[in-house]
Amino acid sequence: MKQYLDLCHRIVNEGEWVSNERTGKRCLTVINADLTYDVSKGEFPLVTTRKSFWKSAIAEIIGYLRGYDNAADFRALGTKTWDANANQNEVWLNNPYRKGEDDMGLCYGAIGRHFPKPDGGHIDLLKQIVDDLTRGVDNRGEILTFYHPGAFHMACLRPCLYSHHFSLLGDTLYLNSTQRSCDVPLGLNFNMVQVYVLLAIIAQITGKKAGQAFHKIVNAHIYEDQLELMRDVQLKREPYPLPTLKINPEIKTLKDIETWVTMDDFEVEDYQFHDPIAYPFSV
Ligand SMILES: Nc1nc(=O)c2c([nH]1)NC[C@@H]1CN(c3ccc(C(=O)N[C@@H](CCC(=O)O)C(=O)O)cc3)CN21
Ligand SMILES: O=c1ccn([C@H]2C[C@H](O)[C@@H](COP(=O)(O)O)O2)c(=O)[nH]1
Repeated sequence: MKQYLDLCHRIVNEGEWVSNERTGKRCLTVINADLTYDVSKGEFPLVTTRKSFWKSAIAEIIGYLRGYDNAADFRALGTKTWDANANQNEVWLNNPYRKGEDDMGLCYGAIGRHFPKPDGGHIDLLKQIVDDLTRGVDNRGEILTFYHPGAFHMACLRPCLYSHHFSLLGDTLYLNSTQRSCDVPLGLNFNMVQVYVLLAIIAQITGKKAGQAFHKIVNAHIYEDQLELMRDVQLKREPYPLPTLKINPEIKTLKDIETWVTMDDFEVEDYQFHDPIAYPFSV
């Protein structure tokens, strides 16, 4: 929580105003932030200075792992977070590749589970990584990437948290995740949870111990219409101790994640939080 609050303070105190063409808004921006979550110690990085909708965050990452490309599938799993990007952005609504209501196009898991090969066919990056880690192999390139510049014109948004690199030291699994662009009041609230859960759940299904997750953020920003709420409300509050996350130990394989896992397989214990804050969302 301290890392999150430090980043928020840094943006408020040292950020520079940058105008953004896609949203038409200005953002107070800093470049580069490195956050670490010690999954081995159960340091679940859930924001306590406002109510955080952690089930929504976990539903997003499970949807990415399943290769979802449709906001309706995300809703069925428990999150409405893709509704606006799939259905409200004028540029995407007029894109000839959009397959209709709720389509998100070729992004996130739709790329990572089905990465197009220049010589034809596709690669399931996640399955390869899970298979390698399960047999104790780290080939120094166990990278789940959602980033495919050749597909950007076929998607509603470019992936933000776009790369997850897994590493083994003995039987301990580590994760380095990289994020190119970060809406700190709204997105990061979710992205911290996602990086933690990704390491915890991949360690669980590959039979490894979870170590640390390292989360690199490049462009970290607060939109102009969020600044007052962050500076004068959220940053005035005292954080509570961190809660803990419990994942159903019956989740044992990638197939389990793909087939029967729901948000009921995740529980957060001892979560104390301040009142919710409804931050404006930019589509
Ligand atoms: N501008 C922007 N910021 C983002 O963080 C973001 C995008 N766009 N587009 C793609 C995804 C969608 N994400 C989202 C979308 C909505 C919320 C949101 O409205 N959160 C509320 C309520 C969540 C709920 O009730 O489930 C919150 O208070 O956290 C959060 C992340 C993260 N990403
Ligand atoms: O997981 C996510 C997804 C998106 N965001 C934020 C970061 C930006 O504010 C927007 C994306 O806009 P771009 O113009 O494509 O950078 O969404 C996030 O923080 N986390």
